[in-house]
Parts: sequence; structure tokens; C-alpha cells
Amino acid sequence: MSKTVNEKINIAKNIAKSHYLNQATSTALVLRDQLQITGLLPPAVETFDLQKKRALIQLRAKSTELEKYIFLAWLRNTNVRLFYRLLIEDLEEITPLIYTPTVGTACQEYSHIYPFLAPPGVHDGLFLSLNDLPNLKNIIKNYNPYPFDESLTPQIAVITDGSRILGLGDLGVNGMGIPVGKLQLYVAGAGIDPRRTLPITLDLGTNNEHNLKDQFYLGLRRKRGSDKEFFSFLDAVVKTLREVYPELLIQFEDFSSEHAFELLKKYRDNTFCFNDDIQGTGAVILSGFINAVRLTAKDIPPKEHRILFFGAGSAAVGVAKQLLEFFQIEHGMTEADAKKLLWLVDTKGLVTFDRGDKLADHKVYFARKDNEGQQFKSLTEVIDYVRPTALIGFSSQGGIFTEEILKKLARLNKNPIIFPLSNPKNNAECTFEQAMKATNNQVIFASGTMFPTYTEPETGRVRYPGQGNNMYIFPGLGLGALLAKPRIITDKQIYKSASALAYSLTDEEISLDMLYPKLTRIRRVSAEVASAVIVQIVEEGLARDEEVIALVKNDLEVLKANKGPQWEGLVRFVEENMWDYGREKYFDSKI
Ligand SMILES: NC(=O)C1=CN([C@@H]2O[C@H](COP(=O)(O)OP(=O)(O)OC[C@H]3O[C@@H](n4cnc5c(N)ncnc54)[C@H](OP(=O)(O)O)[C@@H]3O)[C@@H](O)[C@H]2O)C=CC1
Ligand SMILES: CC(=O)C(=O)O
Ligand SMILES: [Mg+2]
Repeated sequence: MSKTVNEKINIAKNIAKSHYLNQATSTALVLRDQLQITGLLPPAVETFDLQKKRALIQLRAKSTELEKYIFLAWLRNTNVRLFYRLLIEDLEEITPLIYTPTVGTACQEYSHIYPFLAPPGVHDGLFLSLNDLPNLKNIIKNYNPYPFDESLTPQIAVITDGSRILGLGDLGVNGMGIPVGKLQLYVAGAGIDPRRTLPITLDLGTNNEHNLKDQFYLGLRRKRGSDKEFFSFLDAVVKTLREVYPELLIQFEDFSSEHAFELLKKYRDNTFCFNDDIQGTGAVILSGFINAVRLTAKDIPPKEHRILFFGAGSAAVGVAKQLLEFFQIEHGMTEADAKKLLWLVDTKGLVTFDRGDKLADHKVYFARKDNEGQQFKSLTEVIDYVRPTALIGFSSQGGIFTEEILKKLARLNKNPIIFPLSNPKNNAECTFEQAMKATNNQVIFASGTMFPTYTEPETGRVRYPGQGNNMYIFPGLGLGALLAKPRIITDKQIYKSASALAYSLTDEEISLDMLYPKLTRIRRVSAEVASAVIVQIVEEGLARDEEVIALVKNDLEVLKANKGPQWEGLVRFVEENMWDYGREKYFDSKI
């Protein structure tokens, strides 16, 4: 039902201070009068372009990355659309400031920078502590930034308990920067409406002594409790979230590995959710690996790859599982044969059955049985034994891929695949430059946090590092799922997101030997990932959105008739459903 002019004015008055609709110095004079804010702003009426220009100048004038993070948080919390315009248009410059690496520093400092991130009445996200258990429902409802519009209920929540924030360990409630950062990438990368995102940090205490002793630490001052306490709190939170928002998609993020696997097992078949560190990372690295296999295909048949994971936590095991699928699905290998291509290393060395320690549940499946009683402790020993074609780092041990290790890989392979994937940047197992130099520029490289390009001194050729970060997957995966509305996220949907990403490279990107598309194309890439996920959801019979089902069927008809590019209708539909900073609801009505 259309609103009367008076109703519109009332809405506008209520929201005049809203950080979403705030146009600041762009507010037209007539609107200032109607909103009764004339005189409260300087007289000039500026364009959106000029506002952006000023914001960029101010941002670039900050001397540290943390100051830039604080500036951007303030901008997001006071002028949502200006912030997203900056982020979307200057993605390569801004992403490292709101996500890895800077978000790592911001999380470490969260309790110190906290009050200066948002003005009164605007909140970073929802904190749910153990003390809130009796009253969860009301507290969840407290987070309602847009009470004047019922259509703006949250669609997607990213939840952490702060227990393994990037490779920085247990940061407790300081981990809030991660759900906030991930959800900003949902908006920039896949056009999720920022008003419908819900960052959640659970407070079950922290084992971080530094935080517990810090007078400014903002979480509960207690250590983490038993697994029983953890899982019953999580049960209550998930159950209540589903009661309040039945269609909410939940992304579990940065939980300690044991809990991460257990949560996924508990909820994957009954809740609309996925785990980003296990499944999102699995998909993004599979995608980079598919392209690395293509680049090495003339020297190594795919089935002869030998993949060594340095680190055996949620990320490594998540990727190993996706690679296992890949060798079975694409190369017809049996599960047992595919498993033989994968080795894991943890703090005790190569993960084997007969090592003598009790293996964590998630390591058991990949534990080697063919070591004939031998154990291998150091990475050098393991490399000599395994002779890997690919070395994948998920250990959070910055610099541990030394020059000696990198050279060893180069001696074993014409083009060694080396992926130092730990975050943030200081935790990367090596840098791009180190990998290039040690391998005589032959490395096939991706890292979790972006490294600068490298210019080969001999030829002047510019080489592009890949960024193997789940940010290439979760935005498109989430968008596809939100549009098709399945009740659960399946492994097949995750797998399809990976192959869609791998095949989204343009001819130019392929000619530059890139493993991942340029970040600047993220929206198109997310649309392709989302479309692949949607097709899979429809094929599994899980879609509940009639329009989407009809579109997929129509595209199938077109495909059968060989009339057009794959899923073009669907990709267009997905793109049309993306939020954009320019598409704005109330002020378009020109009240
Ligand atoms: N690029 C991306 O998109 C992503 C990157 N990551 C990054 O991956 C890293 C790991 O995450 P996650 O798997 O969840 O974390 P975990 O802490 O669960 O795993 C770390 C693993 O590294 C092992 N490890 C630590 N130190 C050493 C060492 N000196 N020698 C050998 N092994 C060691 C640990 O061994 P043990 O089991 O014995 O303790 C553990 O298996 C983090 O830095 C995270 O930021 C995570 C998700 C996505
Ligand atoms: C990227 C990410 O999810 C992590 O490092 O945990
Ligand atoms: Mg993570």
C-alpha cells in the first residue's frame, strides 16, 4: 500500500538521524526544511561524488591502518551508503582495511577502540553472553536498527565466540570485528542489504590471560567453561534465533576447531547454516587448486599430485575434504585412492595412526596408515618423505616456510604449488616475494591475506599473487541460498560454489596465470557463484522460491535449445537482486 505524503514525512522525521538514510551535506534544502534540520548542517549542498572525494582524502590522511579502520567504522555507522560506495568502488584499497589484515589488529584492540566506532544508538552487532541465557529472546529482539520497517528483519547472521579469531587465537568478545567485517563483504561482494545483516559475538568467557588482565576488556571476566556449557548455550542461541527469525541463514565463524566441527555436525541437517572456516575455506581453496592443476597439467597429471597440509585444524581438514571430492568427482578416483594424495602435519609432526597420541576426531579420517611405523616430526623430514607437489599452510605460524623449505619444493617441482593461507598477514607461512625468489619465479601462489604484486627483476614481468580467502565464496554462496531458500546447505552446494569460482576466470585473468578473479569483479563472480548454488539447490529439490525455480527451468530450456550462454537469465536475476548504495528506498520517493 502506498504511503501518504504525511506518512512519508513522519517516517523521514523518525529516521532523519538514521545512519542508513543520512545524506549529510547532500540533503536538499527543501528536505532539510521538511525534516526540520535546516541550520543543523553547513549551508552548502554537496553531491554524493564530492562527499566521497572528501571521505577518501580524510581516509588516506590517517597515518595508521588502525586509524583508517576506526574512520571507516565511524563512516559506516553514520553514513551507510557513503561507506559502501567507498568500499564497492575502491574495493582493493578498502578491503584490507576492514578485513584481513587490519581487522586482526582491530580485534586485538577492540576493547580499546570500542566507544569510538559508532555514535550513540548505533551498534556494531549483538553481544550474547552466558548471563543472557534466561532472556535470550528479548535480547535478540533488542538488536533492531530499523524499527520503522518490518521488512528489514535480519536475513543473515555471522556468529563467532571469539575463540579462534583468524590466526590470533582466543580474543573473546574482541572478536566482534570478524562478524562485522564478514558481513560488510556480504554487502560489497554480493549485494546483501546491509540493514539485513546481523553480526553476533557470543561471550562464554576467554582463556586469553592478556584480555582477562586488561582493565578495558569488555567481555565476561572468566575462563571458558566445559563443552557441555558451550553446546547448551549454542543450542539455546540457535534455537532462539530460529524462533525470532525463522528464515535466517547462520554462518559459523572462527570457533575453535573441535567446536567448529561439532557444531557443523549438529546443525547441518536441521538448520539453515554453514561453517565458513571448514566449508567456505574448503571451497575457495579447491577453486584455486583446480586452476593450479590446470597450470601444472603439462608436467603433472592431476592424479599424481601430492598435497601436504601444514596445519590440521578446521581450515586444513575442510580443504582436504573438498580436494577429496574433487579427485573423486572430476578424476574418477576412489575415495581410498584420493585420500592417499593428502597428508596432514600438526604440532606433533605427520599425522599418522600409530603416532602414539590420541588424535582429535577431525584428524582421524586423514591420518596415514602407510608410514610403516616411521614417524616424521619436522617439516623438512616430512617434505623429504612425502615429496609434495603442493604445500598448503594453515598453521598460523608466520614465516615457517623458510627459504630452505621453499627451495626444497622448487627442487622437487618445476612449478611448486605453495599456498601460505594463514591470517592475518604476519601469520602467513611465507610472503609472495619470498616464494618467488626462492623458486626462481616458478611458484604457483595464493595466500589468505593479499600480498603486493611482484615484478620479476630479470624480465620486468608483473606477477599476481592469488588471494585464497573464503571471501570469494561466502558472499555468493549466501546470496544464492537466500534467493533459492533451501532449509539446509548441502555439501553439493558448497562444491558447486567452488567449481563456479574456478571457472569464473576471464580470458585475461587466465592469460595472467591468475588463480582467482580480480577482486574488482567480485559482484559478477558472486553472481556466478550464487547462480551455480541456486541451480544445485533446485536440482536437489530443496528450493522454495517459485520464481527462482521457474528461472532455472527456463534457463535449462534455453541451454537445451543451445540458444545462449549458460545460466545468463539466472545470473541477471541474481544481479538484479543485489543491493546497491544508489538504490535507496525512502528518498527516492522525493517527499
Ligand atoms: N585463507 C582463508 O580463507 C582462511 C584462513 N584461515 C587461517 O588458517 C589458520 C588455521 O585455522 P584453523 O585451522 O581454524 O586453526 P587451528 O588453530 O585449529 O589449526 C592450526 C593447526 O596448525 C597446527 N600448528 C600450529 N603450530 C604448528 C607448528 N609449529 N607446526 C606444525 N603444526 C602447527 C596445529 O596443530 P595442533 O592440531 O597439533 O594444535 C593445528 O592443527 C588461521 O591462521 C586462519 O586465519 C582459516 C580459515 C580461512
Ligand atoms: C579468512 C578466515 O575466515 C579466517 O582466517 O578465519
Ligand atoms: Mg574465519
